[in-house]
Amino acid sequence: MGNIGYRVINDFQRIESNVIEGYKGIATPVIGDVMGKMWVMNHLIKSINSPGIHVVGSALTVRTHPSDNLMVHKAMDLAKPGDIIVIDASGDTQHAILGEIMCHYARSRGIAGFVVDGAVRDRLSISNMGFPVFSKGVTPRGPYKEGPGEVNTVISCGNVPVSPGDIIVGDDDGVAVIPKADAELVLTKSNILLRQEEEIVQKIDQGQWDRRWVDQTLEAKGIEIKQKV
Ligand SMILES: O=C([O-])CC(=O)C(=O)O
Ligand SMILES: [Mg+2]
Repeated sequence: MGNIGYRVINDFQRIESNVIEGYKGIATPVIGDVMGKMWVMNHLIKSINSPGIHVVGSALTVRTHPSDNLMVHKAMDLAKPGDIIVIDASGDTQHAILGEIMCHYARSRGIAGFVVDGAVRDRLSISNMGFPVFSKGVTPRGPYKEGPGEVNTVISCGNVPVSPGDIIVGDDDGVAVIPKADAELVLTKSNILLRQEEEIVQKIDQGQWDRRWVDQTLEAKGIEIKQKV
């Protein structure tokens, strides 16, 4: 391993593909709710694509200097199909860390998407490609390619720690991070919550949603309700 600030780790342990497949179709709010509403990125990191995007993959992490994408290029060459490259650019949006050319190359390598705590550019072309990109902002100002930066070390992205191999799920609502040690349990809990939410919607449609819990909660808090103003 090189010097701190320039470390590159070539590979990491990925979660079994059946677990990753299991998250396909599960929306980020459900996943976030079963993790105590804690492991979702800041709302500023959002899809630059047209509505309807949903992507799941293993995090390949990059920490860049906020103006530089050399290590993102290195990461693209190390990635395996299905990886999502998650980039900590310190939340700075003065320089785009990637654009359409990099998305074309990433797609050619089977990379599933990018998440950037920073800015990107070429928004329309990327959106037209349908390649999943989540970022804090968009700017025409380009990046340098000199370093420093690190690949596959623990990073912070959207105020959430991300380790190489964690599962990333991104959709129209934002990005959730599932720590790899919890991936199977969170999937099981997500499927249970998903079914419960579907049942609630069915009950609403049938006019049968039991609303007693609202008044029970207010009563338990000792809140008095007046009959009229
Ligand atoms: O110039 C860059 O490094 C980023 C960019 O716009 C592209 O990938 O198209
Ligand atoms: Mg470009």
